[in-house]
Amino acid sequence: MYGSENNREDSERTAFRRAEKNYKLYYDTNASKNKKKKKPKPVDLTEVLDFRSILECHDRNGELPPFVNVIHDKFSSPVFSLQNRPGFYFIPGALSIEKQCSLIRESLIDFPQPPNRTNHNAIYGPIHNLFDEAKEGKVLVEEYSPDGSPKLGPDCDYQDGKRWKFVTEKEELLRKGKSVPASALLRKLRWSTLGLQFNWSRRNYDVSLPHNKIPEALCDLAKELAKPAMPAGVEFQPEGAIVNYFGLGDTLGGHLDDMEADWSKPIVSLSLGCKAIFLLGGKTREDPPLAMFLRSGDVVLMAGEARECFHGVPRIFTDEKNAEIDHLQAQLSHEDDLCFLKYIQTSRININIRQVF
Ligand SMILES: O=C(O)CCC(=O)C(=O)O
Ligand SMILES: [Fe+2]
Repeated sequence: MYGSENNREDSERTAFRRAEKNYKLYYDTNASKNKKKKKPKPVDLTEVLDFRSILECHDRNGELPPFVNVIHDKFSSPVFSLQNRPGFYFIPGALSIEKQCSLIRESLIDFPQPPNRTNHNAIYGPIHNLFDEAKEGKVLVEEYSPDGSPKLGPDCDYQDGKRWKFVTEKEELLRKGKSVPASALLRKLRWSTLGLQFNWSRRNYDVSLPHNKIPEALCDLAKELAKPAMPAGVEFQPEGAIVNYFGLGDTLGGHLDDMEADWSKPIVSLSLGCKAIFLLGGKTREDPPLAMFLRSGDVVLMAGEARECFHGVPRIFTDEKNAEIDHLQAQLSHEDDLCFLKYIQTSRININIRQVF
């Protein structure tokens, strides 16, 4: 989606592409012919930078790796930076467990609601209440407008005489035509956009699209978290955000986020759910990237020169040992939260917040 696969032959030769392939999920095809038992190929994680261990080391006054600096000013918890990547900041465990849970709930219930757009818009138009409809086992079906009229007015969602709507499984059995279970759509939810809406095909912000402001609590959180990367006295102005949803095997190819006007302003990036590997490269794909773990609650800031660095997510871990979401399991164990727990046990959510102008 970021054009990472555009020039396949070329990209296979770059250091960034090689690192992506190194960490990507592959299955051991030899191990078993039985698909249900397919096993992920083992991957060597010894080179992956672990800011949680660095934080623990810092807390006991240990010696940090020589290329890692810690900055304390302007912020309550330790903020780490990297010597050779000015403008990159890592704040391990910056989000409380309660905050992580409320952001997970919002990312599933509120953030994908129209007028916010999602990857499903292009095919199905705006979809309301996807998470609840999936919970209730509903099915999205295509229906034709009664009189075949192409569009019945601004409040009506018929397009070319058709629209999609949710029905129960029983109702679906009585119908002909295309249908898709809400649960399948939830699993295939890959992104939603908040605030100013990003147009993926034109790769710009389409200010003419209807949009709501970024929710106030998320705005305040981003302003606070952005402080280590902002000049004194200047406040970060969140105007747009992309929410990425990752399931097992999903990746985000190496890319630059270059559609915002002022690169001195940070992108504030929040990680929720299963642990991932993040690759931070250099200004070209030839520069070998640094791999690091991103856990639920970690926050990354990319400002200034770091905004010119290729980055991506080649891997998420959904197995119990590597996902590292025990704290979420405990916090989301109430009956009302089990649906969120079930989703996040095999998923990762990333919210990245931007000042556009
Ligand atoms: O998922 C992440 O941690 C990174 C997301 C990202 O780079 C983006 O959406 O531009
Ligand atoms: Fe990005």
